This record gives sequence, structure tokens and C-alpha cells, in this order.
Amino acid sequence: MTSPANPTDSPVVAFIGGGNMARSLIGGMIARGADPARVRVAEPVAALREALKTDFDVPCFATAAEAVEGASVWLLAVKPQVMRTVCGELTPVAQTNRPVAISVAAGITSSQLSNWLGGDVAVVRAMPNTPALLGAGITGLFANERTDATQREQAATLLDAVGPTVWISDEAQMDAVTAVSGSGPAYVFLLAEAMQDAGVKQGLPSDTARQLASQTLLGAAKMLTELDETAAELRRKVTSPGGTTQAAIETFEAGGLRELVDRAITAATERGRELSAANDD
Ligand SMILES: NC(=O)C1=CN([C@@H]2O[C@H](COP(=O)(O)OP(=O)(O)OC[C@H]3O[C@@H](n4cnc5c(N)ncnc54)[C@H](OP(=O)(O)O)[C@@H]3O)[C@@H](O)[C@H]2O)C=CC1
Ligand SMILES: O=C(O)[C@@H]1CCC=N1
Repeated sequence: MTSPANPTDSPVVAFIGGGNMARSLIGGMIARGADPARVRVAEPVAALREALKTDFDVPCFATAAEAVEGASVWLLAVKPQVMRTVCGELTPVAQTNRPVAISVAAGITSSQLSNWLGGDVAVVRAMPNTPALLGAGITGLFANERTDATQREQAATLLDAVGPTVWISDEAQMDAVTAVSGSGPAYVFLLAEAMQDAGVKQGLPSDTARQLASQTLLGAAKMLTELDETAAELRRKVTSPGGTTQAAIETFEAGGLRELVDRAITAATERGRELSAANDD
């Protein structure tokens, strides 16, 4: 059993932004025993505040300044394009209270975040993914030099509540982490959509196609994570010579699936770099 993300002796966490990713993290934390009173959320959209309050009983505020009151851990979960403005609003309190600022924003670098918060701020970049909502996320973490051991531990404990964490020592690699696992669930959902649609085209009822595709992805993911075999070995065990799987795999290979995935992940990695560059002075 994973320990709660914020037992009573742990810091109060302020989420800045209460959208999709924050919701997944908060839901995962609460499901694993975190104290809702120690999770504060700033979210300008009233309907999202209401939903978070109703679903998780966390205190919600319209402004970041209210949410960070008493919080020594900030989790910045706004879009990269508005991060600079949001940090600017928090600069005075960041310089006074010296929190650790954990950012989940794609692309935005730790030095940009530290500078926007007034300089010399402890920053952890975290790249989780939405399966965090079910405790099945994975998070890449990078800490800047200003982050001390306690703050690193606080960041890891918070994200550990929603799935495993992996520390990255070279910040440049965070764009690749984002491209593989941050965005990755969307690739799997796209595959699920395509498998369902193709199944329906072959005559299956829609509900049946959905159940078959979803449970197949779940079962395959469990084999990948729980068995000591590579993806290639597992694939070979499904593929009988001259059988149905071979017919499908040959079609994927002939269609350039590997090259297409490589191009997609390269594009996502490059987009992370662009998001950072677009916010440089
Ligand atoms: N979605 C995902 O799977 C993942 C997302 N991320 C990262 O998480 C971050 C958030 O993404 P996501 O949750 O999808 O985006 P969302 O748009 O769903 O959530 C961001 C929320 O922040 C709100 N917001 C805007 N300005 C402020 C402010 N000044 N103070 C408080 N809240 C504010 C937005 O309101 P409004 O809509 O009114 O602007 C919005 O509701 C991004 O930086 C993204 O890169 C990282 C990993 C995975
Ligand atoms: O699409 C995005 O930019 C964000 C980052 C990773 C997942 N969603």
C-alpha cells in the first residue's frame, strides 16, 4: 500500500490550476488517503472549483494568492502558455515563503520557472500522466540545484501516491519523457479508438468491440509490466507462423508503424523545446 501523499505531519500542497492534470493528481492522492484539508486548489473556472470540491472535498479558491496561503509545496498545473503570468502573480510570496515549486508544464524549464518566481527558487519539474487518477500514472522528475533533500523527498512523495516516479538527471531529457509517457496515454487511446472502429467494421456490436479492445490493452499492459519478458518476446508468443496475428503485424510493418511512432515522438519532443523557446526573453 502506497503511503498517503500528505500525512498530517507533511506540508500543505497548493495546486495552481485545477484542470485535467491537477484533477488526476488530486483524485489519485485522495484515493490513497491524503487529507483533503491539506490540498488547496486555485482555479478560475467556477464549475471546475465546484466539481473538485464536490468530488474530493478540497478547499478551492479563485486566485493563486489565496491557495498558496500556508502551503510550502506548490504544484503548478497551468498551461505552459500562461505559466509566466501565473508565476509573476506569485513572485512576492515565493520570495518571502521560499516554497518548492513543482511544475507539471510541458517544456517550461526550471531556470525559466525560478526566474519568473523572482530567482533562486527551489523548482522540481514533474511530468506525470492522467492514469494518475487511478493510481496508475508514471512521473519523470527533475530537481534544480536550489532544491534540498527534503524538498526532493516532498516532491517524490506527492507524485509517488499516483504511481512510480523516475528521477532524470539531465533536464533536457524531460521533453522526451513528456513525449513518451506524458502524452503517451493519448496514443494508447487513439489505438483503442482505431481497434474499436475496425472491429465494428468487421461486424462486431460497438459495446462488444469497446470491451474487447479495452480489456486487451489492459491485459497486454499487465503482461508488459508484470512479466520479465520484453515487448518483442511477448509479441512473438502471440504470433503463430502463418496465422492471424502475422497477417496483422505484417500489415503494420508494411505501413511503417515504427517509423510513424518515431516521427510522432520526435514531433512531441520538439514541441516541448518550442514551448520553452517561445517563453524565452
Ligand atoms: N493533460 C495531461 O495529460 C498532462 C498535462 N500536463 C501539463 O499540465 C498542465 C495543465 O494541463 P491540463 O490540466 O491538461 O490543462 P487544463 O487547461 O485542463 O488545466 C489548466 C487549468 O488552469 C487554469 N488556470 C489558468 N490560469 C490560472 C491561474 N492564474 N490560476 C489558477 N488556475 C489557472 C485554467 O483555467 P482556464 O481554462 O480558464 O484558462 C485551467 O482550468 C500543462 O502545463 C500541461 O503541459 C502534464 C502531463 C500530462
Ligand atoms: O499535450 C500536452 O502538451 C500535455 C503535456 C503532456 C500531456 N499533455
